[in-house]
Amino acid sequence: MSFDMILTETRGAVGLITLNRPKAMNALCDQLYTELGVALHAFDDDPAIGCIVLTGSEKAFAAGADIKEIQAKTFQDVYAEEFITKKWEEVTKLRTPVIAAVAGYALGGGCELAMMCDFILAADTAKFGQPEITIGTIPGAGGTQRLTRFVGKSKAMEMVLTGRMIDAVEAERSGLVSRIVPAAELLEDALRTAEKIAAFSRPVVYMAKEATNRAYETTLAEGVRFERRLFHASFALEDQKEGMAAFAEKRKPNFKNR
Ligand SMILES: CC(C)=CC(=O)SCCNC(=O)CCNC(=O)[C@H](O)C(C)(C)COP(=O)(O)OP(=O)(O)OC[C@H]1O[C@@H](n2cnc3c(N)ncnc32)[C@H](O)[C@@H]1OP(=O)(O)O
Repeated sequence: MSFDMILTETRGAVGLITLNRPKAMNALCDQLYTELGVALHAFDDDPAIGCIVLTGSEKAFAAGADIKEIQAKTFQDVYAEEFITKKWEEVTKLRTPVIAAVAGYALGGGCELAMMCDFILAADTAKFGQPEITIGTIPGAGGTQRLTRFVGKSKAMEMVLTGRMIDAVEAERSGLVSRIVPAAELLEDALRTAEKIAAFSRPVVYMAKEATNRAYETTLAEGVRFERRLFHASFALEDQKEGMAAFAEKRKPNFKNR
């Protein structure tokens, strides 16, 4: 498969997608999003792939929606084509975990894309923000909702109302990112983390992801019940028997993904 605005490669059991529109700070134009959706689903459908890393450049993970592409759109255009939701949320539909490895700017739709991934590893150069208010609009790819769930109402509200960017330290402190790593080590760290996940039992990883995501979508009681059912289901897997036997026998497990 060949793409113009993204690069894809496999590293063992990890699928790596690099946003590659350097002259426009990886602004998320329609073509880029279309290509990204195809690449994400191709990796998700590939049984050899156990985790995906999504990254950008040193300067920008992504500086948001392509302002020049969308500036002339009318209300009728964006309403009729259900602009944003239709293509932008593909990353949330995958079973395979997706790690966002963010260096430089993750602004507007770029911040929203990172938040749609399963977790965010940030370089010490990362900057996150929802600056849509400064260009006369509001976040449209989930920013007001996901950012609020990550960092709480007060900080999210301040960021959305002022467009203020936060650096990696503030992002980690407020729970937006899982860890900060030196920029030069970001990709290797993300790939190592992805390889670790990809080495676990695939169906158990899917269950863990599905159960954790449920925390965002339901009540505590419902979420706990859902988790319990998946936990029970894991006991039907050969990999659960193998994992626990390996622990008892003091050896490494040999997961078969079944
Ligand atoms: C999803 C929804 C609903 C909305 C959105 O995402 S709206 C977009 C939100 N994002 C922004 O408002 C950020 C816009 N970009 C910037 O503020 C700055 O570019 C910067 C802070 C990221 C970087 O500033 P810097 O001075 O280092 O670089 P520039 O000269 O400004 O940019 C280089 C080059 O990239 C083009 N660029 C940057 N961002 C975008 C964008 N979002 N859309 C389209 N093009 C973008 C910028 O115009 C410039 O191109 P030229 O050299 O051709 O002018």
